Amino acid sequence: MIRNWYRSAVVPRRAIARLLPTAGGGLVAGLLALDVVLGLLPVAFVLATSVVVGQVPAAVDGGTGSAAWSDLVSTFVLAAVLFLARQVLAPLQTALGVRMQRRIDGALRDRALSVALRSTSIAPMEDQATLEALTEATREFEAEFRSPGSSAAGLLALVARYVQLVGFAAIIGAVVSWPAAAAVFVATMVFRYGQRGGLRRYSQVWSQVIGFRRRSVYLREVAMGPEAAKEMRVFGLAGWFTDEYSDATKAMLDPVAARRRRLYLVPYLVYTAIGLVISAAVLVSIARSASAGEITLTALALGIQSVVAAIALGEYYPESDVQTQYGMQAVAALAEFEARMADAEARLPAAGPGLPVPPDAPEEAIRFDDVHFAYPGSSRPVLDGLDLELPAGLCTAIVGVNGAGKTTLVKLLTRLHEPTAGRLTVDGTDLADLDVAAWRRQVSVVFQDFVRYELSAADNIAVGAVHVPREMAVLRGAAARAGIADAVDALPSGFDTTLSRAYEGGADLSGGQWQRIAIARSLYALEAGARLLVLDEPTSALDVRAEAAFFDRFVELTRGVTSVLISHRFSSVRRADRIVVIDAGRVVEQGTHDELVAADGHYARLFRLQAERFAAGLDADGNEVES
Ligand SMILES: Nc1ncnc2c1ncn2[C@@H]1O[C@H](COP(=O)(O)OP(=O)(O)OP(=O)(O)O)[C@@H](O)[C@H]1O
Repeated sequence: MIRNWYRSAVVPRRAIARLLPTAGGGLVAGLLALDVVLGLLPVAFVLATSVVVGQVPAAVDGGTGSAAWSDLVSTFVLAAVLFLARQVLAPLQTALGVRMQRRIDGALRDRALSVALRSTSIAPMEDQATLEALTEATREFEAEFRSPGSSAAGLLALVARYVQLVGFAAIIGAVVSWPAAAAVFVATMVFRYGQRGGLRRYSQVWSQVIGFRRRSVYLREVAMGPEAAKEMRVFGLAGWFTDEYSDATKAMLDPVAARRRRLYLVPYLVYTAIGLVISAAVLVSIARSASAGEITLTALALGIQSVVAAIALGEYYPESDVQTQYGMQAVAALAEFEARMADAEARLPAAGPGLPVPPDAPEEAIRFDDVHFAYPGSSRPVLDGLDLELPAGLCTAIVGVNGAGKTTLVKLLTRLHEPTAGRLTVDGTDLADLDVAAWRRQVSVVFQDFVRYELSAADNIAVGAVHVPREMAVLRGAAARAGIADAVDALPSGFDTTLSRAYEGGADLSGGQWQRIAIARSLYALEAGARLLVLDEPTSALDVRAEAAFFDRFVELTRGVTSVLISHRFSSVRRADRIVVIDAGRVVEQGTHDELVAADGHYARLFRLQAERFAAGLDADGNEVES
């Protein structure tokens, strides 16, 4: 139990304390000093008011104008000043706390971003547990009230509370007895344990229902978001989603509500009873001493006020408790995210500075030598002894059924994943030895799920090569060759139009137009010096005529460039210099279109099937085509 408490209460607080230097030494020292003063002021106020009470009989006896009267007035003024000072300094504590929170959260946000982007591989970002830890950490960054920065400020604010407690205990020790002081201190801490410990246990319940919470949030966002808006209406999903959402939300909240009573109410009653018994016993002993005439009026006032004020410190601290609890969880989630990322990186081959990439590579060929690959966390081989040559300057088409491993091959070629066994070479040099960033500049890719950035049309094309200064003429040329320049010019602000309706003056494009933007992006990268072009289903959203027109110019667009074309459309694949058929992670056939048709194998069968569909007036996807 003690170990559990140490792990859930002490270790996370140490992690928060380690964040403090991020806020800057001056700010931490200033806030710490302020917290000490704020802790001492209420103690001094109790001292001053108790002295006032003790001075009243003499002042009443002496009457106005007497020395005793003016002493009373002076002490009263002092008490008022102490009270006012506290009122003035408390907002300053809040303001400095907010500043501390901003600095720490800003630094942690930057840290999370740099860790997320540091890995050259995408393996960690495909790992569910890693993504969960990141979501958990960043959610609290957004909810500023419970962020790591606010937990650090909250932790420091505890100094004020505990200085007060020690101050009141010291007064009780001095005027009543040290055992009484110790008893009140313990009673307060017991109260506090009931309050704060309940919050800790309650927050742990939330982490146990995280699965339902994720589902509830997902269902709400899908139902209300723009992406599923069409299907929600056309499929009539509103009722179904509403029921699923309320079921998931109930499954999340019911156990929380049930545990809440047990975690808060029962301990609260028990600890309150213990605290009340101890404080009542101390108050009774003070009253006895007073009635026996053993202590002065001032000491009586001091004793009673200090006991009551100390016990009140067992309550919930709004400036600290929720912040520290949830901020600690965010800090722990961030630490877990970093550890998982470091772990994933450690599993990658040692990344040195890497060999430079010759500007014209590949000049001879890129080869896959007996490459095996399974996704992290899975033992199923996706590539299973793949031997493949991509000759320089030629277009190699890759075909295969869904799930054959074509996109996976592109991920290895761009080093988003590393082979589990075997190797890739570029003109004989192991790809793993080349500098990753330099190699990626050499490659231009249109992914099947390319990104539609909510940026201007010009930005959407220029992201293909941000390492070169932007030249609008070159960018326009790439757009024109991809057949999208006229459509972009027709937008409200031409190339400066933001490609999203979520922005004022923004516009959206059709699926085919977006695909042309992605093609323009890759052609722009070629202009910037890339020598390998990879197109993964680049024309799936183009109509048949547009696709034919694109491939008619493809050879001219990619002259001298090594290209890889993945497509299910045999009409486009047949123009490639070489065609490779992949099945179950291996090359099963390769050659030119004519050679493969003559061989009458897998390719020939699929080609004939599609050709028959075309003859019947259907395209590769079974849609009707114009003849
Ligand atoms: N991130 C991933 N984690 C685990 N398995 C994956 C991941 N991505 C793909 N796979 C699996 O790897 C296999 C090959 O997928 P890949 O995307 O390479 O196929 P593909 O040939 O490109 O298919 P398609 O023609 O449908 O695009 C599939 O069985 C898929 O389920």
